[in-house]
Amino acid sequence: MGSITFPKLLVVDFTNANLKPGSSSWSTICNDIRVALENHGCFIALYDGVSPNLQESVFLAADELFDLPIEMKIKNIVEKPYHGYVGQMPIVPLHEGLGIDYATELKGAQSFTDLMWPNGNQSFCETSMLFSRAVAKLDHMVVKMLFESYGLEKKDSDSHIDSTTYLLRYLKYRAPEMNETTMAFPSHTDKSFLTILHQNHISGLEIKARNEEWITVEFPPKSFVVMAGDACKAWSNNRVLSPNHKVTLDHKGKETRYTIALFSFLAKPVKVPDEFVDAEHPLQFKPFDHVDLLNFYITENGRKSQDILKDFCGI
Ligand SMILES: O=C(O)CCC(=O)C(=O)O
Ligand SMILES: [Fe+2]
Repeated sequence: MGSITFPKLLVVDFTNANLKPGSSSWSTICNDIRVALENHGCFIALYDGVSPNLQESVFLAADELFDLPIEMKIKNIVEKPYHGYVGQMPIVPLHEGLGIDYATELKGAQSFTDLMWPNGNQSFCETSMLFSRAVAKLDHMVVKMLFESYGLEKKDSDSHIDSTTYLLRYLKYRAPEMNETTMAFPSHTDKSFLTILHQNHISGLEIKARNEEWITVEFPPKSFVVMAGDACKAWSNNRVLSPNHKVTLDHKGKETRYTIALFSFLAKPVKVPDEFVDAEHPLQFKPFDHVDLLNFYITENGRKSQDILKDFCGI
């Protein structure tokens, strides 16, 4: 039927040429995606919108980027929290990351490239932008399906997509030494609306399901993990789960893990649609500006919070 349930996480096949709005496989997948996002907050997508060449290029681009001297990488300073350079942190010694804001737009990809390579690196700029655009198309499809599955109108998903901006993050995890922690990225929820992850051949992602069980995400080669962030949970009036997740590496592993992650953010207020509110489902969250959720997250109360949406915008 176009989608199969692997041991734990749903795998959705977006490569099916018959997957068109209105078809029976489309309606089945709309429903499957909603159930997966409500139960686990994520699913695995088989998607051929990123060509094998582009997949290869984006990991070569990652090599090139992380090989830059640290003095260059720390220039990736972005006003929005968690958008810029992260690394050299004693509590997460294996991890390093850089971010390109507005990555689907030429000016976003170009200004990041110019900052890292003052003498130019057109292939990096092009690869990052083309990869972001290709993955953003998958994001658009998931948004359309999720809205449709909840009975919302096409104009609502169109307006959501029109107001979405994308952050592309290149994430690196070096293999741990024998005496080092294997915790490569601590448990957290994403602050995005949706996150789409693409990894090289080294796994390590674990997701906490609603029943508190940690699920190791083994995704088929060349696939993508689609995950809901806190903004999606808020928008859905608490129907969708924004799962806790973390990255753990193996002492036996010797190779570097790369993840290329596309995070979506809303440029208009995040607001629960009226359709999600009734006597049985009272409104749980006030409307908010997406960037304010990020800004709250870096305050002392935000960091301490066990339930960030309740503390930030709960009713
Ligand atoms: O590397 C991964 O698989 C996950 C990265 C992640 O969770 C994040 O950057 O928010
Ligand atoms: Fe994350």
